[in-house]
Parts: sequence; C-alpha cells; structure tokens
Amino acid sequence: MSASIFIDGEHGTTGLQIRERLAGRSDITLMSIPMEERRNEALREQMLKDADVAILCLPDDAARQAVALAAGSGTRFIDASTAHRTHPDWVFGFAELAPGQAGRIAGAQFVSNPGCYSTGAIAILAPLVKAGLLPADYPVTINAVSGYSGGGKQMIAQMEDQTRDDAITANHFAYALTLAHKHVPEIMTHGGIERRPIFTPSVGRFDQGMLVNIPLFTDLLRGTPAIAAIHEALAAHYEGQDIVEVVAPADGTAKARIDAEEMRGTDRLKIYVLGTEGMGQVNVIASLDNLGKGASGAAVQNLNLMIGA
Ligand SMILES: NC(=O)C1=CN([C@@H]2O[C@H](COP(=O)(O)OP(=O)(O)OC[C@H]3O[C@@H](n4cnc5c(N)ncnc54)[C@H](OP(=O)(O)O)[C@@H]3O)[C@@H](O)[C@H]2O)C=CC1
Ligand SMILES: CC(=O)N[C@@H](CCC(=O)OP(=O)(O)O)C(=O)O
Repeated sequence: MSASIFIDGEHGTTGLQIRERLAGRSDITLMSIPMEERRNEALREQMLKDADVAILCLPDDAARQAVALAAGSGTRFIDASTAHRTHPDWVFGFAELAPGQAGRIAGAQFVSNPGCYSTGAIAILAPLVKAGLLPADYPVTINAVSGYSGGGKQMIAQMEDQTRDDAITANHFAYALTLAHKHVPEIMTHGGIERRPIFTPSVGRFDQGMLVNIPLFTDLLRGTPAIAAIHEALAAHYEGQDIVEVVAPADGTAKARIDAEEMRGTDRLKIYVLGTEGMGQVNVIASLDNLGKGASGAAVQNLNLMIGA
C-alpha cells in the first residue's frame, strides 16, 4: 500500500530536496500544495490531517502550529526544525545514535530530525561518551563551517544576489557570536555531555557541505587513549551500517586538506580521527552535506524507517 506523504514547506530549501529524493517512488503518494497557496492554513490543515506522514520543513513556530493543526488525526510527523529536538515525546531521528534507535524511529508517531551541525557533533560525541572515553564534563569546543544553504532561502538569496540591500559580501564569516546557537541544547542532550560546549559556527561561499571539528586533549580523556583507540571506539560504534564512515587515522592524515564540499550531494557522513600519536591531541572531524545527512537525506532515511521501505 502506498503511503501518503505531505511535505509542509515543500517549496523551501529542505522541502525541495526531500521532494526530489521522493520523486518517482511507487511506494509513496506525494500530497502537494501549489507554491502560491503554501501559507493557506485551511489547505495545510486538511493535508496535515489526511497524510500518513507529514514532514515539516518550516520555521520552528510554524512547525509547532502544524502539529497542533493535525491534533487528533493520528498523522505521524518528521520535523526538520529545531522545535521538538529535545522534547521528551519525540524520538530523535538519528538512526545511528544507539542500538535500537532505528527501531524506535520506525515505531514512532513523532520524530525530530537533528540539526545539521548537531548531526556532526553528536556523531562524534555520543559514541565517545558511551565508550567511557569522553567524560560528560569535558570542556568541549565545536568549530564548524557550513555551506550557505544552511541558512535557507533567505541566506541563499543574500549570498547569491549581490545587488540586494542585505547582500552578504563576505566569502567566509563567523556568526553565533553570543555563543548561544540554537543547536547547543540538542548537542548536549543527545551527545551526552553535561558541560555547555563552546560552539563557533561559520559559513563559507559554497552552497552545500559542512565540516564540524572537535579537537580534544587526550590527557583529559579517560585513560589517556591513543588516537588509534579513539578511532577504534568510533569505528566499533558505527560497524555494520552504511551511512557513517570512520576513516582510518593514516588515511586521514595522508590528506593535505579536507574539502568542506567533499560530501556535497550525498546523504552520508565521514568521521576523521586526526593528529600525531604521542602529542596528546586529537582532532575529530565530521564531514557531511548540511542538506544531506544534515537535513533532507536524514528526513528520507527516517521516513523509510517509519513506513518500512
Ligand atoms: N537549510 C538547512 O541546511 C537545514 C534546515 N533545517 C530546518 O528546516 C526548516 C526549513 O528550513 P529551510 O528549508 O532551510 O528554510 P526555507 O526558508 O528555505 O524554507 C522554509 C519554507 O517554509 C515556508 N513557510 C514559512 N513559514 C510558513 C508558515 N507559517 N506556513 C507555511 N509555510 C511557511 C516558507 O515559505 P516562504 O517562502 O513564504 O517564506 C518556505 O517555503 C527550518 O526549521 C530549518 O531550521 C534543518 C537542517 C538543515
Ligand atoms: C548556515 C546556517 O545559518 N545554518 C543554520 C542551521 C541550519 C540547521 O541545521 O537547521 P536547523 O535550523 O533546523 O537546526 C543556523 O546556524 O541557524
């Protein structure tokens, strides 16, 4: 039987990419609202109630409103926004997070898709905490660069149309300067850390791609592990699945540089464990497409689990 899917926000950046990924599938019936009617609340309410699964690609407030509009209908939700990522009634849509997580997603009514930076950070932190290497009170720093599509339609226009009054002319800029980025709570909750991390994101003049760097002092980790042991813990965590790849340390350090766009157009994530043995430091880097495993690719992965595809 074909599942009815409604993407609320289907004309936005994340929504469009989900639609592209679902086009042509015979196991899915895509319900659609014309571009000019995208904010027609009555139409959205009807679609939200009629869908088997609604995928929300909306700002946070609109995502909360969409869930309320469908109340009592039994519709299942995947929310790409930040609104429900630490909500206790929502299952966190990161299938590789822990054993059983894919099953929890498959059986859930409410699934929250992780943020793009958080996907990279949690992919590194959660397995290291679980392995007992990273103490929950470690002073974590997270330094990242994203492609500008991470800022949605508005930032895409600001970066691509230099004639706009609000055009962004910088080729690479730092932001979230107050250290209060909205992904920090979900990184703490699902990464398993108790001390608030210092998160310094930035945006580069490329549309899709992302690097999330978490440098660590190995003498502040439990047992002062070698780089090889840190790699081993991550590789063991991700063994047997095909979306996250943990690159062998020697293969990582053999590279002169890591291209932030290397995962562009894919729904996968790579983790590098880098440094020089004996120096007491390691840099763990997650490389992903902010719109792939960081958003639309993860939403489709969650949908497939939910409808048993
Ligand atoms: N871009 C990315 O890399 C990622 C985005 N996300 C999250 O996904 C969500 C969507 O982001 P993104 O696709 O980038 O955003 P966009 O701004 O590109 O798209 C949002 C879409 O939602 C529509 N919309 C806004 N408000 C309403 C409303 N009240 N009712 C109906 N439709 C509405 C917009 O219409 P209009 O054109 O009229 O504004 C637009 O079509 C956000 O919560 C974002 O934080 C998550 C991970 C990564
Ligand atoms: C470049 C850029 O602006 N990125 C967005 C995050 C994109 C993302 O992960 O989306 P969520 O808003 O759903 O968490 C930001 O920093 O707010």
